[in-house]
Amino acid sequence: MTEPRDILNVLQAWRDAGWIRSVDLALARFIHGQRAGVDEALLLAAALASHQLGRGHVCLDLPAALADPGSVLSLPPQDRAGTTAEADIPAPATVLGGLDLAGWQRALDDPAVVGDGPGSTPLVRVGHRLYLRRYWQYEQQVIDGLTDRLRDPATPSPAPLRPRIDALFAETAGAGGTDWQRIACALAARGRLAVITGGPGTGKTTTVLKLLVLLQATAHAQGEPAPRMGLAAPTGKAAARLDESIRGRLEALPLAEVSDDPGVIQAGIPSRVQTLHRLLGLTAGGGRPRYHPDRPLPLDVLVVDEASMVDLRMMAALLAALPASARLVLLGDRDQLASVEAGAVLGELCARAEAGHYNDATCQWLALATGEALPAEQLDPRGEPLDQAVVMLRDSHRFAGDSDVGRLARAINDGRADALDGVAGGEGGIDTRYPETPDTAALREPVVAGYRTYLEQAAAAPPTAAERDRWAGRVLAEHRRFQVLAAVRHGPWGVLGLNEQIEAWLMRAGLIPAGSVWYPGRPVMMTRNDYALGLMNGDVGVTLSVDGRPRVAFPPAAGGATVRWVSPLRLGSAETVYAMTVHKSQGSEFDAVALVLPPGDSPLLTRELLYTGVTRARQRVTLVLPGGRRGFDAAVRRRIRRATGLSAGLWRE
Ligand SMILES: Nc1ncnc2c1ncn2[C@@H]1O[C@H](COP(=O)(O)OP(=O)(O)OP(=O)(O)O)[C@@H](O)[C@H]1O
Repeated sequence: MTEPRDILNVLQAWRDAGWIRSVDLALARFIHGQRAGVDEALLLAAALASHQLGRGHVCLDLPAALADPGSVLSLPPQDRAGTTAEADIPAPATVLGGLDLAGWQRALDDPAVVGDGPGSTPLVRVGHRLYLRRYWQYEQQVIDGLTDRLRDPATPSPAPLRPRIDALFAETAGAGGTDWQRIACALAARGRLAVITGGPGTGKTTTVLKLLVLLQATAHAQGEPAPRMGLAAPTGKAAARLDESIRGRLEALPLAEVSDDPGVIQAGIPSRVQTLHRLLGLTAGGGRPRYHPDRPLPLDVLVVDEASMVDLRMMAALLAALPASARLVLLGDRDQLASVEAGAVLGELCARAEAGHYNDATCQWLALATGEALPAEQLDPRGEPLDQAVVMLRDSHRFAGDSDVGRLARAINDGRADALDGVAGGEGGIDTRYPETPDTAALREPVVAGYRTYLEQAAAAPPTAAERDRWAGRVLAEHRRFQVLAAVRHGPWGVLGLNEQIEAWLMRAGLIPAGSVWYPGRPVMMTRNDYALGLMNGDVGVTLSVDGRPRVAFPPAAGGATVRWVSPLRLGSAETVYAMTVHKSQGSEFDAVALVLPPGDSPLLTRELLYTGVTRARQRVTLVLPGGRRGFDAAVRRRIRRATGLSAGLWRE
């Protein structure tokens, strides 16, 4: 590499091959245009740093790029790598092979382009990490916002909490073992930041409802104003699910035992869950949100569910909009796939959750507030401030201990290569199939059986218009019982190929008509936010025939009760969704799923992807592993590592 022009040609070739994006090349060109004589290793680093954002990383990790050059580009799947067209493109290993870490860092030593902190350079380097300035700023905002919340002078007295915690958790008292829900509830009442992680059905919603009651009741008893509370989730689907999950649950709590005025307590707890977009007033065009540091959210407590889907930029906007005095409670499953956009905030906050690391002060406070003694292995006199705010719920109340879905999810999480052994017999909740081609009975049978009932219901229109909403509600509920999930989008085993294949099977089975696009039963998913229609990317509806015309029925919005009917003519961006990617399925659950992997191994197959796919099912999983278990076994061992500096900013160690 000698001339900047050469590297621009290489980047152009990579762009043409789809290995980097146009925007990545444009950044390198922009810097080249602004700065005469700029080092070409800097241009390469700039394009790669930009490219990492599209792949979920917040920055470019320079040593990681040198150690595995192919890992920083979007190379095609291995089976396409050797084609003639691509043989002419300079290989990443060749281009980066001429660099060593010290030399690359020297090339980045250009103060007009690369800063090391606040300033106006397009890039920022912190140690081995190279950022686009905007993302360095988001990361700093998140680190500062969280650190500030952990610096908490006024730990509340545990005494007023204790009797209320006892009343709220009376049902589970003496159940044996540590009651982590009780501990989570108390710790979240202690500081301005709490992070509660747990797998499906471990009681995150239960715990947080009790927390909200505890906070309202304690404030009321002490003659303080009722705390203003908000509930939010990153997507419309996740918000609607939490909405549904909390409905009716508050009434079941012993409100009269925690307050002499249960009506006031109940009135103080929000009954609606909002999307984060709506809560913050984010605009489609990316302008300044409605709420920001100069106009903070009117809230004292904010609970964010499905926080694993919150990306770095959203978290920065959220922390900026939340008043410093407000309590933030993040709920989620740290083992799920991280956000599609850059960042893995929840995962990093929960990196040490398993081992607790609770210090003496926390232990003593918890003993007074809950009567619980923490297990010895969870104690650490050197525990850090963030550790004291994180709790992991460990017992699933959804899956019985011996449920196959629960066992398989745990085995995947533990990275056990033998995860499928002993659960894949088909007797319990897990059925494994190894088809050679997609068009086989092994795949067709469970899929047609899974979709049959809702399609039959969709085809049978109701006798009267008055019945229409209830009928649509039934079809939508039935439709949500089963879903085909795919690991990838392209190819015969990806979402696009499977959707075609499944439509053909359903036609042959007489469940859907041939020759019509908007036929009754066609399930569609929004592929973009449509603010005018109030439909968000990922929302799923089912086409039904209303007075002879197709209408798509979407489930009620969060907080709403009625089915939303939309004419297909108004749906600009929606696609058929017999098969859905695992990524898109986050925040949803089904009784049963068929999880389809592509044949062989692929870097896209990761532990997080398998765990997320399997845990979408409440009862049954059909694993479709074309050609055998190799890809599955390799995926169990492959973890997603996202380059970020959040941990470095949050943990001392
Ligand atoms: N300590 C407990 N003892 C018995 N049942 C419980 C307990 N905690 C929660 N449950 C029940 O387990 C189920 C799942 O609880 P909950 O919805 O609170 O979990 P979650 O972690 O929020 O689940 P999700 O994965 O849906 O987000 C609910 O039916 C709830 O009533």
